[in-house]
Order: sequence, then C-alpha cells, then structure tokens
Amino acid sequence: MRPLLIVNPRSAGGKTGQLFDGLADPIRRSLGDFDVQRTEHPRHAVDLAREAALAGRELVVAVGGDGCIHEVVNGLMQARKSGDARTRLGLIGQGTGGDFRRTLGIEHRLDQYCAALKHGRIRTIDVGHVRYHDHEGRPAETYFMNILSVGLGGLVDQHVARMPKTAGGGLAYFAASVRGLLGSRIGRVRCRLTLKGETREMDVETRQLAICNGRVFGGGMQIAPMAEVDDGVFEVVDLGSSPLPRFVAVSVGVYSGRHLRSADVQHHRCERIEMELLNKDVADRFLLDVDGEPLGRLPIEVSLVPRALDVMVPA
Ligand SMILES: Nc1ncnc2c1ncn2[C@@H]1O[C@H](COP(=O)(O)OP(=O)(O)OP(=O)(O)O)[C@@H](O)[C@H]1O
Repeated sequence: MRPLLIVNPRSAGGKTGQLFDGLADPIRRSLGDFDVQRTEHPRHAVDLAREAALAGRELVVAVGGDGCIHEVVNGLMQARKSGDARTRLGLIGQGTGGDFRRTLGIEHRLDQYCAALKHGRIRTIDVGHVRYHDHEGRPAETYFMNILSVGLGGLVDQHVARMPKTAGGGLAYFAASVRGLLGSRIGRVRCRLTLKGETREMDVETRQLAICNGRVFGGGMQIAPMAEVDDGVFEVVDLGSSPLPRFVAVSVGVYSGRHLRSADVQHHRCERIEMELLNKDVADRFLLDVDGEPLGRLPIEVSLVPRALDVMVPA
C-alpha cells in the first residue's frame, strides 16, 4: 500500500495548511506516490493513524509538529494493541517546536526528511505509556514518544492553549512561560520508581520534574542529553525546588545541558514510575505536560513499552 501522509494543517500557526500543496511535489519526487489525509480536529490524527495501520499501510508520515507526531504515535500504538500491525512512522516536521526530530537528530529541511523516509534506517524506539487524570478528574491514558513532565511545564502549556490563535508564536510562548513561572508552585510528590525489578520510594519537592524517553522539550531545551529512545529506560530529571531566581538560573542551563551540574538537580533512571501529589492545594498549578500537550494532572503511573515502534531516521 502507498504511504499515508497525515497532515495537521493547523501546525506551525496554520502555515502547514497553506504550504502543504507546494511541498507535495518535492515529496512525491523522492517518495513516489502517496495518499494524504488532513486532520479536521484535535486528536483526529489518532484515528487516521490507527485505521491506516490496521488497513496494513507500511508507512505513515506525520506532517506537523510534536502534537501531530504524538497523536500518530498513539494511533499506531492502539493498532499494535488490537492486532499485530507493525506500521513504520515517518516525520516531516512542520511545527513550531520540533523537539522530537531534534531528539532523533533529523535536520529541519525537507530534503533531509525525504532522505530519511526514502533511504534512511529503521530505529525501533521505546514508547512511554501513562495513566493519569484529565482536568475534570476522569481517569485517562495515553502513549508518549518524547517527554512527560509534571509541574511548571503543564501550567505553561495550559496558558499557551488558552491564548488566542492569532497570538504570535515565539513572543506568545515567552509570555506564557513567564506567566507560568510566576504562577508555578512547588509540588511535594511521592514517587515510586522501578528499575530492573527493584522498586524504591522517595518523596521529592520540585517545581518541575521530567520523565524522559527523548532528550529535548519546550522548543529546544536539552533536559536529558543522556537519553536514548531505544535503551529501555526513562531518564528522570528533577529541577528541584529552589526559590524562583535560582530556579530561573538553573533552567537557563537546560538549553545547553549545563543544568545537570547544578546541586539543585537530581537525576534518576527507571522503567516505571508512579507519582502522587501530597500537597493537593497546588493541584491546579502542578500539571502534566505530555509531549507538549496539557493533558491533565497527578496521580500518574508511567511505564515504558520497550522497542515498541519503528521510526524512519537518517541513514
Ligand atoms: N484541524 C484541526 N483543527 C484544530 N486543531 C487541530 C487540527 N488538527 C490538529 N489539531 C491540533 O493542533 C495542535 C498542535 O499541533 P502540532 O503540535 O502538530 O503543531 P505545533 O503546535 O505548531 O507544533 P509543536 O507542537 O512542534 O510546537 C494539536 O494539539 C492537534 O490536536
């Protein structure tokens, strides 16, 4: 069957919808014939990817940002659960952030995306799975391919999601980050981590803690430069509970990976982690960011599905 391109026309502030027809010809020259489906609403890509995999497509390409990739990954994982579909994932990055393609080392150029699809190699990656509570308190679950964080990141995502769609990209994200930072609270969190069959419990106080399959989040922040998407473990990076000015200084180091040298920052490894918020009065400001989406809140149970998905990456 022909490859399917799932296009999020709203990605990159709506530019993808306008630009995609112009991209189709160069993609076709490299990939050959393909089919296209444009998403019509949020989470539509989950259904499109699942149906494509169950129909036996060998390759499904997410054309959009990290949110689009997250949805396509969820569709492919759902298909895998309900059958033995083993569809490969491809990427053509068209978003504002591009954190997952940075993790995979794909340069943001159409010819590089096409080269990875046509002549690349398959990398079989681990995928995270999380059980959580949505903003109305209902139990929910999702897969994630990159990073899940608790605390400040989810609050920033929520501010971004509530901004008018006309707000400009970089500046609007910066404003949401400042607002999130000033409104953020320190969570007292009970964590149960399991690594190689051994479970240990610890209580942490943190403004932001990230559970990382990939390396980069927040539009280029190298929260876990040591992470490998196919090593069977999560890197857990806790940015600590220092007062705001010191927290900001440590966070600036996340752009280069320097934060890991700070005494405020803790690093753990696990295949599974359960987290429960002890100071429930901060629950509205201590939120989940799952691959950049503000999905809900604690308590959570996160587990790693090893070698779950084949992704096309540069040769
Ligand atoms: N037709 C649609 N109408 C409205 N929203 C949509 C539609 N299709 C997809 N979406 C939503 O658009 C959101 C953003 O998508 P995506 O992440 O692909 O782009 P981005 O935000 O520009 O990139 P990045 O996440 O890399 O910054 C996702 O939450 C997705 O559910």
